[in-house]
Formats: sequence, C-alpha cells, structure tokens
Amino acid sequence: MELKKAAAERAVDFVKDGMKVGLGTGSTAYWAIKRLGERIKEEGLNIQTVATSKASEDQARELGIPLIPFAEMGRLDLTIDGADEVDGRLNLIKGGGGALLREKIVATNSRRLIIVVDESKVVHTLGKFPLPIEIVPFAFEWTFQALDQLGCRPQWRMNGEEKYVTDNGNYIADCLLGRISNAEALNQKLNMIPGVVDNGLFVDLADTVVVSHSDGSIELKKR
Ligand SMILES: O=C[C@H](O)[C@H](O)[C@H](O)COP(=O)(O)O
Repeated sequence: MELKKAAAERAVDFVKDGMKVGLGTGSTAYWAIKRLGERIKEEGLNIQTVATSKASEDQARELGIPLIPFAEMGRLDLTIDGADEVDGRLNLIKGGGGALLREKIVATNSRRLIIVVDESKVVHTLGKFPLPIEIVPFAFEWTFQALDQLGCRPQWRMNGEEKYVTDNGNYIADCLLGRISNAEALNQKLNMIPGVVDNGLFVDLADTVVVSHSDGSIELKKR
C-alpha cells in the first residue's frame, strides 16, 4: 500500500492549477485521487476532471473533486492511472480492475498519460499478467471461440457464479499469453475480432511512468 501511495502522490505533483485531469481506476489510482482531493482543500487547487469508472467517480464526488460532463471537457491535459504491467517501451497491460475501455478512451483523449506503479509491475516483456479483453454479451460464445483460435487461452472473468460485468455492461475474458512478443500487432489483431470492444494493451499511450521502489526511491520513466 505504501509503495502505491508514494508513486501516486508523486504523480499528483504534475497537476497544476486550471488543468483538465483524467482520473484512473484501481488501488494505486485511488491514492492519486485522494491526494487531488487534499490539494483542492489545502491549496484551493482548481481543476476539472472526468473519471474512468463508477468507483473513481464516486470517490471523486465524495472528496469534492469537480467532475465535468464529457460534452464540456474538450481534450484533457493529463490523466493519472495505474497499470498491471509496464515494459521497457512504456507499453502497458491494464484492466485488472475491469476499467480498460473507459481508461483507454480517456487516455487517448489526454495530452499526457502518467502511469503510477510499484516496482513489482515493471517487466521485461508483457504477458505474464493475463490480458483482459472486453467482449459484448451478444454471441459471446463465438467471440470467445475466436480468441481461443488465436491461441489466447481465454478464461471468463467471474463474479461468484456469474460472469463479471463491466461498467459498460460487457464481459471480460482474461487471456493467458505468457509472453507478448509484439504488443502492437496483438492489439490490432484482437480489436479486429467482431464482438471484442477493446483489450488491455496500451501501446504508445503512456508518456511517463512513476515507479516506486522498496528502497524508498521514486523513478520517473519517460518516453
Ligand atoms: O481496470 C483497472 C485498471 O487498469 C487498473 O489501473 C490496473 O488494474 C491496476 O490496478 P491496481 O493499481 O489496483 O493494481
């Protein structure tokens, strides 16, 4: 928890008065949202935000962080979000918390994406973490089959006895790939399958990754 908090709080230093900010999702992004709430109270920081999940939206609302409708937002200055894996080129796997689609939409509409992770998330090659794929419920069996035929070894994400349902009303298949040698090609191949809404590969989207180390140091990786 302390490592996640340290990375998240460092990232919030990048937020300046007047900025439009995307709020990420997950147990690391949680600390960034919390810190933003503190800065609003302590310094009167003036920002406008959008959230990448219902959970982050609820947290922001509780903390008095201004949430703005997308129609009024325009392009974001920066987004702060977590990740499940980060490689040396700052490509990512995201979606362990199920928020990949909203996160990718928000990241794509941000001038800058700052990722906050502890050192355990930094890998040489992506793929040890199962890759989340968001799938529409219609004919989900066929979409699942198509993933299987690609060699993805998909497994439905479950919520007890039922399939897990995202904030967008879709399902998630987690794909056991082991090693992703070409993230860009896989990203495109997966998103070509009808029924796949998006997948958790974030290629060339992160600008800065803030990594907290167990020795107390904070590293900034930049593209
Ligand atoms: O869907 C969830 C997001 O992509 C999260 O940012 C990611 O799973 C990392 O979450 P956490 O900070 O809880 O490890």
